[in-house]
Amino acid sequence: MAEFQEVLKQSALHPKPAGLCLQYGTAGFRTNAKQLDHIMFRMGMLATLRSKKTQATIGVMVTASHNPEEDNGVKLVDPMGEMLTPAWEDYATQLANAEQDDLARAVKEVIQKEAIDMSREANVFVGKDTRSSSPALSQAVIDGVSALGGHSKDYGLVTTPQLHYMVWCQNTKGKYGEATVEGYYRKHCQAYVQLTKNASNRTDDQKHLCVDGANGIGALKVREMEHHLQKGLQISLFNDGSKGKLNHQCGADFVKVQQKPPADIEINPGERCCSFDGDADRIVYYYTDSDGRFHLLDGDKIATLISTFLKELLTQAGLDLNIAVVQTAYANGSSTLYLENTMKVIVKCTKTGVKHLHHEAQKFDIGVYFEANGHGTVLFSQAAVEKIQQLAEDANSDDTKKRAALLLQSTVNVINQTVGDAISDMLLIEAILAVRGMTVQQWDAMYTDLPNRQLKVKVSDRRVIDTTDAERRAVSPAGLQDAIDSLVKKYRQARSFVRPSGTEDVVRVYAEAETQESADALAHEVSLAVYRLAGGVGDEPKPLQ
Ligand SMILES: CC(=O)N[C@H]1[C@@H](OP(=O)(O)O)O[C@H](CO)[C@@H](O)[C@@H]1O
Ligand SMILES: [Mg+2]
Repeated sequence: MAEFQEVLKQSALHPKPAGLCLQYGTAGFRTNAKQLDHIMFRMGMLATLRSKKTQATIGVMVTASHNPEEDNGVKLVDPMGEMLTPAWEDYATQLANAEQDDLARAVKEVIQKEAIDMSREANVFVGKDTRSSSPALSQAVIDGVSALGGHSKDYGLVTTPQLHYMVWCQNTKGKYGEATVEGYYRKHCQAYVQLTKNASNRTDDQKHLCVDGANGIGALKVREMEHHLQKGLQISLFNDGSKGKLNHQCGADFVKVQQKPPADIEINPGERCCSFDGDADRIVYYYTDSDGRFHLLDGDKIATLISTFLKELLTQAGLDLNIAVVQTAYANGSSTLYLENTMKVIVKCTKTGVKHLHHEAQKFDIGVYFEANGHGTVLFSQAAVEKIQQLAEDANSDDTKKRAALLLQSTVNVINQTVGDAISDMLLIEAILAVRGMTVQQWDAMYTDLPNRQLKVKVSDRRVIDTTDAERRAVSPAGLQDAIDSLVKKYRQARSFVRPSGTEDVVRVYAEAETQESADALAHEVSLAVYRLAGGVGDEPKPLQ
């Protein structure tokens, strides 16, 4: 076949280092940028195959999110703007690891297994983050697309959620918006202006928000978007990439894991701040109080704020729609209790990784999903959107119902439903605080987080750890779960679990307990158990200072 001549010719320009083996992880491939050229080329080919198979546009995003600047990675976006279906992750791994002379066979195998008609057209949207390695790597993706005769459209510098949005808009023929960056700003900002228009007595102070752009793409895009907000939000942008290094001592992951504000940012006590991660698909909020104490409002607090707001509007609108919050094992125990017992909201727990949360959230009329690290969004079913629209247009509904329906309608429009989106989440959160006349302190006071600690342990092969029950219990290696259980018993309100990371070569340890000292001690003791029972390498974990 002629196209395989082209594959062989082109792929020789993007050779795979012999013996290198990489896995499609929690969110695609991710490693040092120097090892990724062939992966990008091959993912360009895979996206082309996926496009031919689904007869829809597919997205390829070049980014390594919150990881260091030296790293890079690639995420594939499926037709409705969601993550690549897990069924194709295996093909991704197979293509990525095929040795150079076996590549044409590996491609043919996917074509045969999926019965792909190669005469079909293929369209691939490509985007990249601000890493210095991204231009060359995204060119490799584009080369991979053309090697199999596909068409690519290069969106250049965009956030990951913007690329997801473009794919969704394209495949739904503009029903939800225009597949352009300007269209994205217009839709989300108009919805924000709609939501906040009756909260117009807000002072400039109340409208003020400090944004840490992680020295990445999110900073550029906030700048680009700002004028669409019609002064409805006053943003002070920090870590805008003009001097600092991407994700270094800043960004959502740093703030969440270190439980402190980014370095080099001056925050006044009480001031509302948020941090994006390196590809702007995560957001966390925080402030410091007058005693200098740091308060983090993470994905769990965000999910609580949003679901409470939506529940209240549904009640006012008299709409009978079910609403659920989807979390992972990393959700703070206090948030789960508050949502279930006080808010009476359905709460579900899934494995780590947005694809799992997204899938679960789709089962409800309204599914609010957030990872504790701030990655999340809200999904509205088609039926929910229609009911909201009917009510908003119903001439006979009373003022309260109508107001609630209109607010719900704007909420649907402000949210990027394809995937977690720092920018659109920020607009929704800011709008909710404005509509409710709520301060960040009042939001924080909804419930008090249990002190917690996350640690990493290096082991020789993290696959020896196998988990069950949405990753909350370890089934192997033998004795590890028993060890964790007896350590947890020593502390009050304690919980701990371990799981192999899907993005880094480490085992993650999580612990929470009544006090920070207990959470720290428990996390350390569990780390030691992992080190001893799961083949730890290097020095034994040391107690936290
Ligand atoms: C504890 C934690 O934050 N884990 C993150 C991290 O996955 P790991 O499999 O834990 O490495 O990266 C994922 C992709 O960004 C994200 O979905 C997930 O929540
Ligand atoms: Mg990210």
